[in-house]
Amino acid sequence: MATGFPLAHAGMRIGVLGGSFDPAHCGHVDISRFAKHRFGLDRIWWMVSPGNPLKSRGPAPLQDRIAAARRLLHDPDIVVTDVEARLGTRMTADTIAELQRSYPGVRFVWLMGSDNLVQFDQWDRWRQIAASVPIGVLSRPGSRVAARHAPAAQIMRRWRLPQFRAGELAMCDPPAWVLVNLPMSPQSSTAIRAARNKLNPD
Ligand SMILES: Nc1ncnc2c1ncn2[C@@H]1O[C@H](COP(=O)(O)OP(=O)(O)OP(=O)(O)O)[C@@H](O)[C@H]1O
Ligand SMILES: O=C(O)c1ccc[n+]([C@@H]2O[C@H](COP(=O)([O-])O)[C@@H](O)[C@H]2O)c1
Repeated sequence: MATGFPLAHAGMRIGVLGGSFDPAHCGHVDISRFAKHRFGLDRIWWMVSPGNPLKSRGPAPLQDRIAAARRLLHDPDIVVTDVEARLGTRMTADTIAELQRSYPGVRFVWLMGSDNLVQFDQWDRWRQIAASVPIGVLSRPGSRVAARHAPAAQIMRRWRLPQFRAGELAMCDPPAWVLVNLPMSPQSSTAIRAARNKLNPD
């Protein structure tokens, strides 16, 4: 594995939380810890994306977002990585395929907040993503109910695991997904950016 790629060996279960992390916040930490425990994962990778393909506004520079995320974290099981930029992929379907090719034998689980499940059917090749990796969805204020009724959730409903089987997710062959409830965190990067802009209008 080339320098700069996070280490992982065959058999490891790795939860990948892709995001803009603009900036990272305690909500990311909370859902990562919860996901690690609940889905029986060895590590969580915060995969800081060069940019969300569905968002028109570009985020802060990648290295600044990575540095801020590392400053926030004090947990050796959560790894901040720019692996998506290193792989040169932008769309999650390509990123997952490249990760699985680059790390044979590693069991990846895609993690996302319930807000992302609501619009998951708009992602590029979302059915391919669902067919290639188990998905753990973490409830988020304002989208938990909508997520349950989202188009992608409806289409994938027969592959949904009940919450009590969440611990099996990483070992399930995809498609497999679960929506788990957790003590919800209202934190969001949008709110943090808005507060900063108020303090520093220039
Ligand atoms: N408070 C939260 N509860 C549950 N999931 C969250 C929470 N904050 C972020 N996530 C999830 O973490 C992933 C990365 O989130 P992201 O970096 O976009 O932060 P964000 O707070 O959603 O940012 P923004 O407000 O700019 O959309 C996404 O899957 C998102 O749904
Ligand atoms: O591949 C897509 O079409 C796609 C569309 C929207 C979001 N994503 C990914 O979802 C993750 C969360 O995005 P964001 O902007 O909510 O932080 C991040 O890894 C994005 O690259 C991916």
